[in-house]
Amino acid sequence: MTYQAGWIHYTNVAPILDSLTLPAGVTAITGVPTQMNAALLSGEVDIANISAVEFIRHADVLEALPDFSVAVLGPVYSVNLFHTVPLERLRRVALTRQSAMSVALLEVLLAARGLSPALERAEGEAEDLLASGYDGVLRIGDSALREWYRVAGPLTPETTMTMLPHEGRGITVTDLAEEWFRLTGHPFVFAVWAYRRDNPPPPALVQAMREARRHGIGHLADVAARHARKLGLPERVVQHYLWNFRYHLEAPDRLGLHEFAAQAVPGHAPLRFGPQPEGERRHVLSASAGTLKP
Ligand SMILES: C=C(O[C@@H]1C=C(C(=O)O)C=C[C@H]1O)C(=O)O
Repeated sequence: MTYQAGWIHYTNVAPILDSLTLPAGVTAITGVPTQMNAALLSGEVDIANISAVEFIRHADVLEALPDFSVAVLGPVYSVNLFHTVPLERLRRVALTRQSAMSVALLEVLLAARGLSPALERAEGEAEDLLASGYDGVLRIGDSALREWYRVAGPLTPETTMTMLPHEGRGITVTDLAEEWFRLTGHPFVFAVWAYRRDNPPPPALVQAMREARRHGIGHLADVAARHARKLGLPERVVQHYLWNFRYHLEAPDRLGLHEFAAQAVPGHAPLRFGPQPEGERRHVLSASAGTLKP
């Protein structure tokens, strides 16, 4: 019997997945978040980096690796609401079919402001949808990062990513993770690596993932350069984008995850994590030292 992994392969997981060598007996497929969420719950795959909200909703059957996350403290750059009117005046928002997490987060953020625009599923480029009757468009992943840069860029030698504006081309970009940070002061966890509790991953797979992550974070400038070419974005943009992620589900990330769980899925079952590995944390903070280009 092979153990089947299902990877959401956006650029933000490249520091973990790009150099991952699957051990014998493990195979992997890839897909967008909503596909992988469903594949894990149906049993088509055995482990996946799923939307954290699906992990929370199905906490009665799922468990997550204790030290893997796709999280940020502050802006994420790739989970964006593009809008042409102030948030308070939003009437119709187009959601992406790819994402469960960003939709749940948007609902929490709108509720916190007492807002309730119509939310509809619609695919396409943000700018095209904004020109066709929507006043807000929610996008995630690589296309959202590219569309963000089209609105907020270009980056010049004098500016850094955090200095770029939140508007351009008549469009405002609200970064949902940044809004979450303003609201709670916590990191936001987008994804965790989850499996059904009665079917944990083979230790060799988890070990290989930890080694791949150590290698990826240790060679972040190379990972960024490769993906910058693929995305058609400047290297500095992709390097900052990747450097900004928190991949180790540390204590602050768990606080953020629990806060989000309480707000988005009241009454959820307790969240469960596998045992924390011995010795792993020593490598976390030093991993990217000296590897970034200024
Ligand atoms: C930050 C992101 O995280 C992803 C967003 C997800 C979602 O919206 O459901 C799921 C997995 C994450 O890796 C992104 O892709 O932009």
